[in-house]
Amino acid sequence: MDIEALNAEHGIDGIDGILHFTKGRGGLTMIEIANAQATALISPYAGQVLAYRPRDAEDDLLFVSERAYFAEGKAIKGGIPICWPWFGADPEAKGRPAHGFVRAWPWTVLATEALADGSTRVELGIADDADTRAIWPQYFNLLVDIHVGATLSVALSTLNAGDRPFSITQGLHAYFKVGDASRIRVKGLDGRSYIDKAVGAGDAVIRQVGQVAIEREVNRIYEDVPPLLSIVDPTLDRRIRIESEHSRTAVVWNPWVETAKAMDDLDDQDYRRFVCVETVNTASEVIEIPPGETYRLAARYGIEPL
Ligand SMILES: O=P(O)(O)OC[C@H]1O[C@H](O)[C@H](O)[C@@H](O)[C@@H]1O
Repeated sequence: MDIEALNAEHGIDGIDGILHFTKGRGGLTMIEIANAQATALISPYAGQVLAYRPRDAEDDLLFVSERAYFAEGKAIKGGIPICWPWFGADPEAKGRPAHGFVRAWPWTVLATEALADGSTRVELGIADDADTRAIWPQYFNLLVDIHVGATLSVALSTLNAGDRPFSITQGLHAYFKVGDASRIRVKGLDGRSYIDKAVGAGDAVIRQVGQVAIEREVNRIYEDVPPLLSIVDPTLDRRIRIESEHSRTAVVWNPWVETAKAMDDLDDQDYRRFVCVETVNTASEVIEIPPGETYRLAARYGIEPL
């Protein structure tokens, strides 16, 4: 659908808020939202939230790399990419992309809505077809429900539309903007075990003591995590709250100097500008979905002053 048709069918222009489709970077279609509570930018290519800022916040919640690719077939580095139907490397080692394929895939706009409380909802989806089944041979209906209000919510629902069970791993790979990664702390993980995926760490299993600090490459899968994590950022003078549903694993990732340099879609200094705290189902948390059933992974993000 072209921009005009999308605006005619799904645009919102009312006292309760504005939602417009525009052509953004790389010619990709974008959804711009402005309501009384917040502004947001969403890419229906990738099903990805790229920006979110509550009206009373000075800075955006999310980081997007200045060097991110905005091109079909490429993942956009930043915002909240959706990793599905596998998180991390191809589980069958068939050379398929890391973190699945839907973060570089066109999603269909299914619905938009201005809600009575002044917030705005967008629903995007992908249903299996011959192209998806060539990559992953399952029948499914994948929906992402994005809610832009005083907080931002993202809920990813997977319906098994086939007649056999299938298994997935998945994640909401949020890149949070921070003032200086070396000064932040991630709270809520004290006492939890993590698998250390950093270069040279050999997947060692380690127990977290206290808050997580970023002083070198951090690439960890935490197990048995509680439903509330937070990022304390003394530079931007704020706390980011991450409330999750149906997720007991979380990834904390910061590439630090060398890994950032090796990534073409990151600036050398970007490791200071973000931290990923990802709401996931991975490692021990492989999700089996019986035929006809739906699994919902969700996160709610908020910003509070310190
Ligand atoms: O560069 P990407 O494919 O977007 O992945 C970025 C990063 O995501 C995750 O958090 C992984 O734990 C990292 O190992 C990976 O490098």
